Amino acid sequence: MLKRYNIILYSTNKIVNSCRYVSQSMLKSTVNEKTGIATVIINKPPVNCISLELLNKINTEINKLQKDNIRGMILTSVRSLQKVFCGGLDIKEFYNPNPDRLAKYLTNLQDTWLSLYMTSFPTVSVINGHSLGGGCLIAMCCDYRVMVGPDYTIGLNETKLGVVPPKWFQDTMAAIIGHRKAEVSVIAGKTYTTDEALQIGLVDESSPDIDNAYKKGIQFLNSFEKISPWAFKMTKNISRQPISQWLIDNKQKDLEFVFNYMQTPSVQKHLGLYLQSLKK
Ligand SMILES: CCCCC/C=C\C/C=C\C/C=C/C(=O)SCCNC(=O)CCNC(=O)[C@H](O)C(C)(C)COP(=O)(O)OP(=O)(O)OC[C@H]1O[C@@H](n2cnc3c(N)ncnc32)[C@H](O)[C@@H]1OP(=O)(O)O
Repeated sequence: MLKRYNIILYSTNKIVNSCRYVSQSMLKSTVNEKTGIATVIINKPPVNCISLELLNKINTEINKLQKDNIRGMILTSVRSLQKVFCGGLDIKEFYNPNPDRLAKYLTNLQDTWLSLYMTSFPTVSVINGHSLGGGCLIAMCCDYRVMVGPDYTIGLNETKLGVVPPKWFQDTMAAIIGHRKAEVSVIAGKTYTTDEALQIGLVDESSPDIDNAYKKGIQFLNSFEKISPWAFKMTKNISRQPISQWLIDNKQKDLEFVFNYMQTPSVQKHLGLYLQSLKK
């Protein structure tokens, strides 16, 4: 029994052979050959908002890392942006959309969420700036969150734009902070400062600077050194499967709901006003 356990540990804990560096301009990914830890950096100025192209790159990279047998992943934003982790989904993808592109975008978002939420390796988001809407969602997909503070904000603010965060957005948050707090949060489109997010458990740790936040992220990943990757993967799968299975079973219905309401005149009007307010 013990021997079999060791074999599983060895075969799935194999460290990647070489340091891989992928720079796809919008997304930089490095794998440290000694530790087997990947650092994935979003790099899409000015605010790292998620376009269809960025979405594709994130999903492709997660799937590659999945095959690479890495030991863990840190997801963060390029430091030069200074105050933004991720400004959320690119609102321009929803405003006066091309229907074919909109359908592609929504489908890719579903797929990317499934990939990131269900990774078989541990993940940490080092939230080095504001993290709103879809930005909050990708941070919440990770197993652990360290947020730099005190001046940044995080939250699912979709209702403020006049749109509806799908069930799996809401479930992802409820799984972290509990149903009641998540409900109050999403219906009001609430955003939280770093301290508030720490207080309600939306993030696990805070840090006054990025280097320290990154160190905390690595410490979390190192805490799995003695955990069998197989046991990790199966346990996480059991924990997250009910939420992910809902989306797998309802992908088409979910897509049609958003695709249709997004193009209604009243939603388009709200989105236009919100975009305008950002430009001011
Ligand atoms: C079937 C599948 C269903 C999948 C679900 C799909 C749909 C469900 C419905 C909705 C989901 C929506 C999720 C979202 O993420 S919506 C977006 C939420 N994000 C925000 O509200 C953040 C908005 N941005 C800001 O608050 C600020 O920009 C900032 C991030 C705090 C940074 O502030 P800063 O002062 O540094 O920058 P600026 O405000 O000057 O912005 C610079 C520049 O960027 C433009 N911009 C900012 N955010 C976005 C964005 N999310 N999308 C597009 N463009 C954005 C801003 O307009 C400025 O543009 P300019 O042309 O003036 O330079």
